[in-house]
Amino acid sequence: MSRLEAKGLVIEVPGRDSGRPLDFAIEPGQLWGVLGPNGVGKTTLLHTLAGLKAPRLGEVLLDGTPLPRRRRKRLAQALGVVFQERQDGFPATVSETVLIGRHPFLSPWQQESAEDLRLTEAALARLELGDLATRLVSQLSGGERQRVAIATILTQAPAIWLADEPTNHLDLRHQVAVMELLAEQAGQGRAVLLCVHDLNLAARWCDHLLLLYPDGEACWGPADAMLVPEALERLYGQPLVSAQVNGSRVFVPAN
Ligand SMILES: Nc1ncnc2c1ncn2[C@@H]1O[C@H](COP(=O)(O)OP(=O)(O)OP(=O)(O)O)[C@@H](O)[C@H]1O
Repeated sequence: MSRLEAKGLVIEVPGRDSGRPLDFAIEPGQLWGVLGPNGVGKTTLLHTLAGLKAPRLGEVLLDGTPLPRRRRKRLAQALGVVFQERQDGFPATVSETVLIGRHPFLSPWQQESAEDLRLTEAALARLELGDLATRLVSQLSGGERQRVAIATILTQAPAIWLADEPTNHLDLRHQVAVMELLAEQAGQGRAVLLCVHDLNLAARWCDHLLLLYPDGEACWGPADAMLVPEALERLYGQPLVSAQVNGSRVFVPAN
């Protein structure tokens, strides 16, 4: 299993002069949530951690080695990214798309193996996509497409998951199912980071939180220490009421 580390990391957000350098590591078995208002840089951070965007300062290390010094194939195998925005460049069915998760493990022109197909079948079943397997992705609903994206990463089975608002478009039952899936991945020793707007999902499932403020300030640490109502109110500029429900902290807008 692998660890992903941000070292003196300042992300490149247009128009922002500076920011607190980020120094944290997502260890195997941990589930991190990134919280912050719209436009604060959550997606930018996720893309920077994935090596898709250069940082302004500092570096990202995979198992102690800076991402630019890692082979692209190794990164493609180790890092699984659930993107917030997706484009259907080519017409492809649900099962063809989910099978793409195995491509980092294939040589050019190599045929997918029976094991690759088995992993795809299992991911389709896990995300309740079996009945949609032969449908074109371009013809699916928003929530169905979101589940296809997650199934693709499940098929990839990376050591590190980077998921940008993975519960977007999902109904309540599927939100819970996806958070359970991510917690299960962490429970199996993978490192998981997700950007999330729903404080209550974060409070229930994340063991670590990273709070990004619009002025470039940031704080991070174990979830219990981060779920301070005053800090969250300042984060969102929104008064909150918090309560304890079934052992979990719940937050609702105060007005
Ligand atoms: N290609 C781009 N060119 C210029 N500015 C950009 C570009 N991409 C993002 N930005 C800006 O960078 C800032 C951070 O964007 P980012 O998408 O990382 O925010 P976010 O926290 O993920 O927001 P949201 O919660 O709305 O998804 C925003 O102000 C955004 O407008």
